[in-house]
Amino acid sequence: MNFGEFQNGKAQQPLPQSLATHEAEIAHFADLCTRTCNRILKLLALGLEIPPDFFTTRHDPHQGPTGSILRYLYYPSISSPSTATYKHDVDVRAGAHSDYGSITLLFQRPGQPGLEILPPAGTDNNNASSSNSSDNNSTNWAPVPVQPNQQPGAAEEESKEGEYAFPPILVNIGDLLSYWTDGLLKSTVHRVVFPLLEQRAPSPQDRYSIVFFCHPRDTTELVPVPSEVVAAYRRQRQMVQGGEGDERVGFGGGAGALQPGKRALTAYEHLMSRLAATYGERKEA
Ligand SMILES: O=C(O)CCC(=O)C(=O)O
Ligand SMILES: [Fe+2]
Repeated sequence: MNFGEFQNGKAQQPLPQSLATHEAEIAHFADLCTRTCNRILKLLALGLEIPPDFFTTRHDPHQGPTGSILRYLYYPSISSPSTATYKHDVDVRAGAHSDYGSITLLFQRPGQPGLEILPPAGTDNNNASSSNSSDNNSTNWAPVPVQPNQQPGAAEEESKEGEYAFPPILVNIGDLLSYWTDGLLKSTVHRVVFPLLEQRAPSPQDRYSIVFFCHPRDTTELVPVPSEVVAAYRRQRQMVQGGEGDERVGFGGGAGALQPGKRALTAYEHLMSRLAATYGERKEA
């Protein structure tokens, strides 16, 4: 279930009855997500040595529509009738992809693992799973623990003092921020699997997750981020590649590869190009 922006605590779409009674709570949660994203975007701006509000002013939903989306997800376990045709080594819950926006917040529940990331090529991945995930190729997928600090085998309720009862929020960089920063910040390729150990346990778990995809305002022009850190990265990349731009960077070559005289892509256009690349003519997604 996807929720677009809430306005004055109201969804701008019809909600099913079961959710309509919680509309105000969900709107409040979406607002907290927006604020959390803003704090992270400020920290990223500090790291890039640009004015701290460079990103947040461009994401402010009070100044115009953004592409931000709140998503509630449910994945049945392998013991559900809806997964009766499940084939290990073939089926995944969500295929490999990177998210489209600037940053993504992912909320997971204790005891419901399944997220895997594809570490950058050349990364030594000691956690790589070929045995406990449904890896159907030789790629080096790395499982992401829901609670990274938990001792292996410890029951979820037995969290040690000082640990939080709920898992931390997982933050992913999205394609748009990767494009905006010329690939210095990298969007993470990830997928969701049926983790073998957990799904073979006596009571395989369904997975529920909540995702908040944070996007800038639609009209934001993706001009190069005015950051010397990004500029130095771009120069270094160009040296390595002999001056050639790399179209794969942020899907389109990166904001800094803009040809003279051409206008910058807007956030809306970047999103539409990613949707078109994924779904072809089916742009309704
Ligand atoms: O459910 C998850 O853990 C991840 C979902 C996801 O990657 C997405 O909806 O883009
Ligand atoms: Fe995702």
